[in-house]
Amino acid sequence: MFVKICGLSTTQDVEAAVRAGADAVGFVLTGSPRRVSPEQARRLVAAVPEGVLSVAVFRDEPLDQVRRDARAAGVGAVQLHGEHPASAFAELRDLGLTLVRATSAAFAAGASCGDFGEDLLLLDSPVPGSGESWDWSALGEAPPSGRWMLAGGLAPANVAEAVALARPWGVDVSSGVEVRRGVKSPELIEEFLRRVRAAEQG
Ligand SMILES: O=C(O)c1ccccc1N[C@@H]1O[C@H](COP(=O)(O)O)[C@@H](O)[C@H]1O
Repeated sequence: MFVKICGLSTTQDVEAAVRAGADAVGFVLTGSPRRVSPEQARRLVAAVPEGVLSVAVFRDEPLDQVRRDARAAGVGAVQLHGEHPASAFAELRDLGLTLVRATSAAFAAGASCGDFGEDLLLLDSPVPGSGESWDWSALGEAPPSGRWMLAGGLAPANVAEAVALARPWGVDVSSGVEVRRGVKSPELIEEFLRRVRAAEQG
């Protein structure tokens, strides 16, 4: 299972996520207590080893800003929250980055990765980064197809249940591995990865 740890703001956060075995790390470049500047993100990206995907998270920014900030940060992927039509993904394609479409699970019915030309689909709670969970079992009967990640209120204590109910390709967490908003815990990151890997076995 693909695991993304999001909202990292220090080199220690990045090292903890990588050490725990994360497949991707996320940097929030939009309004949030976890926000980092493109320059800060670039310094964090420098600590990300090859093979781990670095993701810049945006919400509703104009595409020219997304383009500029993603390039300045030097990330490998762009995650777009908000109301973006399929043309937005086509327009960003020449960046040569992995494109992640983040949408509220409320709009997930019948969704499929690639519908908007994205490389990865992310199903989140209505308020991204809030730590609020939603009814993952609603996806059980007809989960999206393809490479899709589950997010929204995941934490070490509930990720195994969420994976069993929704059967995602990957999971994404921010609030659930923090000691307080915006402050990551290396121990919780490690525990989250441990629970995911155990759920994969069982
Ligand atoms: O983390 C934020 O503050 C944020 C702000 C704006 C858009 C997305 C944001 N984070 C994304 O939210 C989910 C994780 O949420 P949770 O805290 O685990 O419930 C993840 O996709 C982040 O990239």
